[in-house]
Amino acid sequence: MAIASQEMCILHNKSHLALLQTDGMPGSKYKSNIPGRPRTRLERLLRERELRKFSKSFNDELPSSTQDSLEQSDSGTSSGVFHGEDSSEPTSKATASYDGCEHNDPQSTKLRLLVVANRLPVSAIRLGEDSWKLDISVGGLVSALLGVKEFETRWIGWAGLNVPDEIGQKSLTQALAEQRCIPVFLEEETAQQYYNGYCNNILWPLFHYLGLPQEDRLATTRTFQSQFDAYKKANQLFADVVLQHYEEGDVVWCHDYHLMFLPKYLKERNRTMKVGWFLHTPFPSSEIHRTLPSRSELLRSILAADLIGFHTYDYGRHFVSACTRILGLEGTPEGVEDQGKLTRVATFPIGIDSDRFIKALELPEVQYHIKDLKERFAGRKVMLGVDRLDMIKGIPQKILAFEKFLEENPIWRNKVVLVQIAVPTRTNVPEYQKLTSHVHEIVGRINGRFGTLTDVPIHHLDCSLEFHELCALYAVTDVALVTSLRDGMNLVSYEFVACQASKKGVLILSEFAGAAQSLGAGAILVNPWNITEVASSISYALNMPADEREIRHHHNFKHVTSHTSQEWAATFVSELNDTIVESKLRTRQIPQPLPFEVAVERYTHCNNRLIILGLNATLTEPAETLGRKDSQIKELKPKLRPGLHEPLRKLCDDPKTTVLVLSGSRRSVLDDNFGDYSLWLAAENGMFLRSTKGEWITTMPESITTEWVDSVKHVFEYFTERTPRSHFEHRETSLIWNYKYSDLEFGRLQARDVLQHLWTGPISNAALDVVRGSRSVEVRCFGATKGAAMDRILGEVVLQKGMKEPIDYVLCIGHFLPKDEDIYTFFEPEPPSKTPSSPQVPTPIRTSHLRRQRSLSNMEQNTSYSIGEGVLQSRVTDQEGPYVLDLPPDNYFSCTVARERSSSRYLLRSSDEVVELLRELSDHC
Ligand SMILES: O=P(O)(O)OC[C@H]1O[C@H](O[C@H]2O[C@H](CO)[C@@H](O)[C@H](O)[C@H]2O)[C@H](O)[C@@H](O)[C@@H]1O
Ligand SMILES: O=c1ccn([C@@H]2O[C@H](COP(=O)(O)OP(=O)(O)O)[C@@H](O)[C@H]2O)c(=O)[nH]1
Repeated sequence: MAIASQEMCILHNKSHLALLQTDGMPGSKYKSNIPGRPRTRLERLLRERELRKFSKSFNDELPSSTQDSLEQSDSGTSSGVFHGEDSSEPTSKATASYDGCEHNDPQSTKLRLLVVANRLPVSAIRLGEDSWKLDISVGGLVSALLGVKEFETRWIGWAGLNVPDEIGQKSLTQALAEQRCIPVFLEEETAQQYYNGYCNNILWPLFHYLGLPQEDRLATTRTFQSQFDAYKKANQLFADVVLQHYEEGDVVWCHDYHLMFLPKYLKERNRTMKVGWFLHTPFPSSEIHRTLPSRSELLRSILAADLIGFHTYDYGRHFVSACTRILGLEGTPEGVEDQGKLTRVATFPIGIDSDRFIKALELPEVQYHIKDLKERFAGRKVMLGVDRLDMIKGIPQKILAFEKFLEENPIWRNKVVLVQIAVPTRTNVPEYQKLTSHVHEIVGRINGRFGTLTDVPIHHLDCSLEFHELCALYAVTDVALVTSLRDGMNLVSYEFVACQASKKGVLILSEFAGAAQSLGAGAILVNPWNITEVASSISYALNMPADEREIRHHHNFKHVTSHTSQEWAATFVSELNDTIVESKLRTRQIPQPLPFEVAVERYTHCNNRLIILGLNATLTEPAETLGRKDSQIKELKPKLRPGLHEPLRKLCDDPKTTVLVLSGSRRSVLDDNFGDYSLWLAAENGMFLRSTKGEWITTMPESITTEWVDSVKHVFEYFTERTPRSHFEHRETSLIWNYKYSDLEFGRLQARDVLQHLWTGPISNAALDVVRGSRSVEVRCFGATKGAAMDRILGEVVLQKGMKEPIDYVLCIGHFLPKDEDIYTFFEPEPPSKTPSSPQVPTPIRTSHLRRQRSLSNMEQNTSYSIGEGVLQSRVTDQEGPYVLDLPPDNYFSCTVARERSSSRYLLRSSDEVVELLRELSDHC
């Protein structure tokens, strides 16, 4: 039996309109087919990117006076280190107070962004009691964030030196305020143990797969514990400063491994603060993270953030798997879920301000340096390495590979030079001191071996370069060599590409740098540990024909110029805002008791009411299991409350009321219990639907498959055998392992292992949802939730009943799993959209492609899910049909049964109360 569905209009509270679509994925009801309005998050992000591009090209056409401001900050003459139109304003416009807090420019409409990072973008050097010199700090994080122009940005960070006296602190605060920076002051010993100790001697090597230092290699006063304590203390001090400067509505963006406790400390003191955290380094495999003594505390603290960002998908995946394996939390495609609270985890690959580099090449001082370098290296190919002198950068490996290349290619010996800029960094950490000597030793040896009276093959500099010099060096380079053993991203590779528009040199790039995932198409990827491979790549790069260089450069140039730091920051902040709006919708609160009189009174005044009822623990009695054998437990059948029969029948027989029982149970269970009533049954979380007067039909989306069932069954069988009194149930669209009658402690332990098997085993890539109940683990097809099924169910009910009027009252009651609580939010008004191009449109929204459902009997005969004749049809989208819902907010009553936290509006304490409520309603039928 194929049922023809008409396209319908859903009038929702006459304002924000939930769109009913039939593709069955969570969140699909937020999609809209209003022209110009983005339908998905991805669509919206893409559109916002377009808008940014548009406004960028618009800005590019601005008069040059406005443009000039962009260049000023390169020479440190603008009012702040942050670029952009507002940084060109004179300092006096934003009144700087000595506490570093600039008061809001009343005309500024930009979002205030508090960037919190260990390092300020400027490093302070004390010249006198109250006078300071500020230099731009070196490092990828600083470079990237300096390119961010869209926000009213303040940077909070450690000044990088000890300032014990009040005069010093005041004057430095004042000097930094002019750069829109706010200092955090750390005492010498705290800084030493926090920055040199816990950050750079423990977390940094661990996150870069270099392992933990031996405890006995730390001095007695500097144990893991003392460094960890200092780390927490420093994070508290950062939190204090953030809170002093925070204004309602600010976005707080915490950066990097230095500040992993910050999200927790901030949220503890202000729950509504918008907090994002971004990691600039790799996040290692959970097997590495497991070795860290404070592994769990750190993970939990980061999870307090609303949004967590990583450079690459792999780092994000490692983080989620650390949370599932170490904390036993649930990893979802969206992030990490802990008792209904979702922390979003996503990938935001950083970029550079490519325009800044491209434009710099035109400047006379850069041209001057280019000319000078060309003369200096005339007749030789230039190879370049630019790195902080850090063990993760693989500098010794790079130099050894270069040595091997010279060894094997004598003809190149006087024709190539390797310029290695090794910027000193973390010089108080012993490992870094050792590395410096080691590198010097190898460079000396090779220069001694291959050098001549006038030339050496390696020009090694232990210092940083000024921006213009660096641009010039990038521009004259033939081959850039990035051999990081691990690197979060590596912006040097991006900067090199940006400066190579005319030369089109070759990039040799470590496959262990995050950048390999974005510049891999144009670069020669190498394993830096394989010296032979790197040496032959050098040879390949130096001999590469011009056309190949051109093609490779083109790929990378396109990427670098279209994925900028501005876009990176804007996407992160926009995503953070979205995450917060969405989480408000999803947040489970302690619901208030249902006001019976109001629910009943509203009911009596409405003409087309819908009552949705769950089954288990909503309409049933608790099962009596004492003394039963395991096999009998499996056979237990749900037993309806005795008092339910009469009120339910009255409600079902009322022509103004539609009753729907919506359950995860099989069809047969619903048939057995409700076959005699005149109502609607939705089995398996809404995948099957039936009016008791008709046959079952399926509302299952076409995309749903069941190949995974066998693998999951094996896992469940294995655990059922090993967990006394547990059992598993095989439904048509899901499998559930239940341990509610087992020993609770043991059941939970086993459940954690079940989850590990499911998340990491053979089905880990299947489109499935692993749903964790309080005493069960369920596996179902991705997106098969009650809320997601609701639009299809409503479509069928309205159509089959031939409803002439929209539904004006909804009562939805259930003891639903958190995953299924999307049924409650389904009927809530949609929040206002913030996309500028999508104004609020207070008009009815129509379902775009409401499908004709295939009858179950049909489907079973054909067994194929393909789109056959009479099975799927969609109507022309702009054709209007009848309204389905016209639901004033006060006529909507969503009630959880006996759950402490829920996204429902109200609470019914037990199924007794459900019966009582139904009785009261039925008295008004
Ligand atoms: O502040 P320092 O201790 O001197 O270190 C400098 C920065 O090093 C790290 O940079 C990382 O961030 C880059 C941008 O995302 C990325 O490209 C690179 O791969 C990373 O190593 C560190 O994460 C920063 O916090 C430091 O400021
Ligand atoms: O003499 C120098 C050498 C490097 N850099 C900058 O330092 C950053 C290095 O970032 P990357 O992501 O490559 O590595 P990180 O040092 O952050 O680990 C790049 O933006 C370089 O332009 C600099 O300003 N001066």
